[in-house]
Amino acid sequence: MMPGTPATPSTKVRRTPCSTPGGSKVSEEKILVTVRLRPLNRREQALYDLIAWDCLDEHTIVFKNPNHERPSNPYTFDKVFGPMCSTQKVYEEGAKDVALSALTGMNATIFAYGQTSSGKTFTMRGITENAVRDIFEHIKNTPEREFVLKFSALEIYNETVVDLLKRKSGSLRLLDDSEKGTIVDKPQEEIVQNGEHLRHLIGICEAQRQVGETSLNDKSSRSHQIIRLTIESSLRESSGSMKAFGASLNLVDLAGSERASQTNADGTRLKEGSHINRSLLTLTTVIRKLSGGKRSGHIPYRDSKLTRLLQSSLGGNARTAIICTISPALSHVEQTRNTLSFATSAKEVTNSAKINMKEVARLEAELRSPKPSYLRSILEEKDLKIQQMEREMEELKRERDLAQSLLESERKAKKVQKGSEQCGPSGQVARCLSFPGENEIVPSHSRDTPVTPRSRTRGANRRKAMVRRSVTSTDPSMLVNEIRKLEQRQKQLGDEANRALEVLHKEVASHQLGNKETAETIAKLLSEIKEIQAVRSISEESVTGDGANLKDEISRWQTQAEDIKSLERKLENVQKSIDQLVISFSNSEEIPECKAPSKKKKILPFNLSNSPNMQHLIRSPCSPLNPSRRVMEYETENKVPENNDAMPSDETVAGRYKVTPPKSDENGTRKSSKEGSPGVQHSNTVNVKKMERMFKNAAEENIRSIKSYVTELKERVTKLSYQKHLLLCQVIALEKDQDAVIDEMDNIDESLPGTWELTFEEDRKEIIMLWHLCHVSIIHRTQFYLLFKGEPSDQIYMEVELRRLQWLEQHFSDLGNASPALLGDEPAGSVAASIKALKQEREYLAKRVSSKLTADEREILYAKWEIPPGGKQRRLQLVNKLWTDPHNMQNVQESAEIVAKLVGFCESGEHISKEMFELNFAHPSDKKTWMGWNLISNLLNL
Ligand SMILES: Nc1ncnc2c1ncn2[C@@H]1O[C@H](COP(=O)(O)OP(=O)(O)OP(=O)(O)O)[C@@H](O)[C@H]1O
Repeated sequence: MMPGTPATPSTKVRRTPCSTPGGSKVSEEKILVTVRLRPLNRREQALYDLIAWDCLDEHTIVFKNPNHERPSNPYTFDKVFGPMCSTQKVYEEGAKDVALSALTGMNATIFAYGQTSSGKTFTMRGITENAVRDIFEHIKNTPEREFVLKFSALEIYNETVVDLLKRKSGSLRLLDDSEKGTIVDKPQEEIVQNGEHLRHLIGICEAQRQVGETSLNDKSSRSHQIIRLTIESSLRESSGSMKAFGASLNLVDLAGSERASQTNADGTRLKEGSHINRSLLTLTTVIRKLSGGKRSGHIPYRDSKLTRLLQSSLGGNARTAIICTISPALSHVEQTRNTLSFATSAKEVTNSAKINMKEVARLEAELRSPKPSYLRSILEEKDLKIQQMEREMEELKRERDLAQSLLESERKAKKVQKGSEQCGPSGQVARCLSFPGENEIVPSHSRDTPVTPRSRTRGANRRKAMVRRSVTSTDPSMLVNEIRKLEQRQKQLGDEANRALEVLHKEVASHQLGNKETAETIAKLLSEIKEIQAVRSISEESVTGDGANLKDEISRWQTQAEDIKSLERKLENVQKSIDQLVISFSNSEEIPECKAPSKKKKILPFNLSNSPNMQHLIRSPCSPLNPSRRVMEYETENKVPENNDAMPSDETVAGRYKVTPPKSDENGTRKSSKEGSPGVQHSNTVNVKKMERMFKNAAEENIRSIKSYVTELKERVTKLSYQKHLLLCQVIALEKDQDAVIDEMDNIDESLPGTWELTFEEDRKEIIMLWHLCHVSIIHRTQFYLLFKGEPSDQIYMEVELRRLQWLEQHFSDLGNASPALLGDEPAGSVAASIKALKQEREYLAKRVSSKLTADEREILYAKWEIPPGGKQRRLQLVNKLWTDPHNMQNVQESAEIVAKLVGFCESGEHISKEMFELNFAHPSDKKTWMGWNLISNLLNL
């Protein structure tokens, strides 16, 4: 309702009755709507915000028109709770009756609605605590019934439903149930044992909830929270009447409506804010439409998850109470009006709650009902059809919206794609490469931790340090080293190839295997090996450069790209040659056997194990003589002709085949080598043929191995050059980054003072603000301010002061958050005590104005501080103006100077030493008695 709107008429439909838990059976009733006005908070006080609202009576609130032109129209609700009203009272009069309906089988929902920081969480905490207490009280006092309580809790964050008891289960789906409406797909449900257990579960949910800092609220709820208690109750003994019923109590703490401009939201907060606002807008639309009565057409429950989940509570089968929380501050007047307008609509919404009987009881009741059940079922069927059609229409609408948004995002994606295509492939390569130091540069809080002004500066300093570190840690020389390692590897591979081919050459040449063609091939291979070595030696030369200059390194790599290609070509040739060699070996199998004897002697020393290169080959990781190869070789060695006659008599050969046991003749008689020599002569042709075949097989096998080895080598060279390419991209990207970072650092270094000076200024500002918020003694402030001016040794004192103040502020704010039930009298008193002590201190200082300042000095100060001449208590007026504007550094400086004069310590700190500021990191609460900040003035004996 806007100003000028007439006060809400009292409704014709009965409002929620205030009776025993659950009251009697309710058919139709309006939503119970109350408004809670909180006191001005510290932020608002610090900004000298004005109170803009007046509670005229228990039902009426009115805007205090500051211009007093004409009185504003009052707003009327079921109840209006003023700033001094306790949460207990809000519960008793604005929620209890509805909440306890769940104990008698009626669904109930209590929710808090209002602007961010208006007190929703504060209020709902107290309501929940009170409701839990009353529910268990009722259960205790109703022994004839048996109750089962189930607890579940959900959070709607950025339009995703999350289980607060099982956050890891991800987002939960919403399903349509023909009887129950929208239901959540299997949330975790806990059977509640007792009040303590329930409080424990609520505590878990609070801890799990998405909370963040905005400029209006340090602990702003960024999600809607729904705590659901399902209460089933049945009679322990059948009494013939209604036996069992079940209902749910929903306790809903909505996220606050907010203005991005007011909360200074950006990034995550802005995104959250827009989701919050969108769902609250749907809630407002639903309420507005429902308040228009039954003819207001389609109700857009399905437009947000919040309204889908609350559907039965909004115009459906539930009793509902809404507590609208508002800030009294003039600066929030527009938001408050929106809330009151929502509340005005909400009180026109009619719900039709009924007792939810469980199956047995429902059948019994039906039997007694005068309405024939077939008529009822026809009606129900019709209702269902209507509902189904409605759902289908909404589904279609949703699909249309979805299609539209898909179209939109596709359009956007196309645009982005166009953009990225223009960047070119090399840009993409550079982007997808990850640098070890890259992530460090992003401060971790930038993703989700709220950023306070202090953490922002600290973050900036840290960032600067990290930038420095990243420049040195991801030093290009590291990459150059990597490149060097790759070069080394490449060199090794070349060596291995070389060795393998040399071995082959020796074996083949020494045994004169193959024909002329083979010899040519081998010669060709050797010349290729030389060429490979030539390429390598070029690389070696360049590798030996000192490499300190990255740019030279890069250009070297660019010229070497050709060398690598050439190396690949060479290897290709080697492979071809080996192919030919294999072919020629197969042809040589057809060599006439008669030629063999003349070559026999020379063939025999076919001796891989004796090769000087053997050890290298074996050591090499991709040597043809890898373990499997060795098995093959062993097998070949043991393929000695079965006929013992074929055994060579040569010593070396005998030694070489020593693994082969001496064979027996046909009669099984062992023969010595001597004895066997005639046999050798005898079967010479056959043996030589066999031997020759054996050696050919072995050589062929050997060549095949080398061939596959060379193939592997080729693959590795390809991989290496790819890696080099990637490295090159990294180096180039890093070079660019480094240049940019160095520029940035140059700018930082030129324009900003050193880290400590920067931190000192920030810390000092924060300390001044905290002094103000915590009503700290102004003598203490003066002394601290004048003593600590940013020397390096001040750092520890600043840190201690800051910690103490932060603790104190948190302590005061916790007191503010505690529910009245927990508060008692004491804690609220300690804020009041600080304010009182500060007042006394100002009065004390005012008394010293005449004795410590000359008449002239006083007059100058009165004029400067705008104390009207001839006014009452000018001295007190002056002192009351000191240390009142934490944002204005001039005010701070001048206040400190005046107080210093009044208490008689001068700026140089001659009379006091820094050591009197205890370096104690313990929180003040850890000490037995917390004396407050007046302790300092006590120490000064003032
Ligand atoms: N009635 C009240 N009396 C005293 N302090 C209050 C009252 N209501 C709220 N506060 C204080 O105001 C601050 C903000 O309250 P709260 O977090 O409950 O707001 P909110 O509406 O839930 O905000 P958001 O929507 O951002 O979550 C808290 O520090 C709280 O202690």
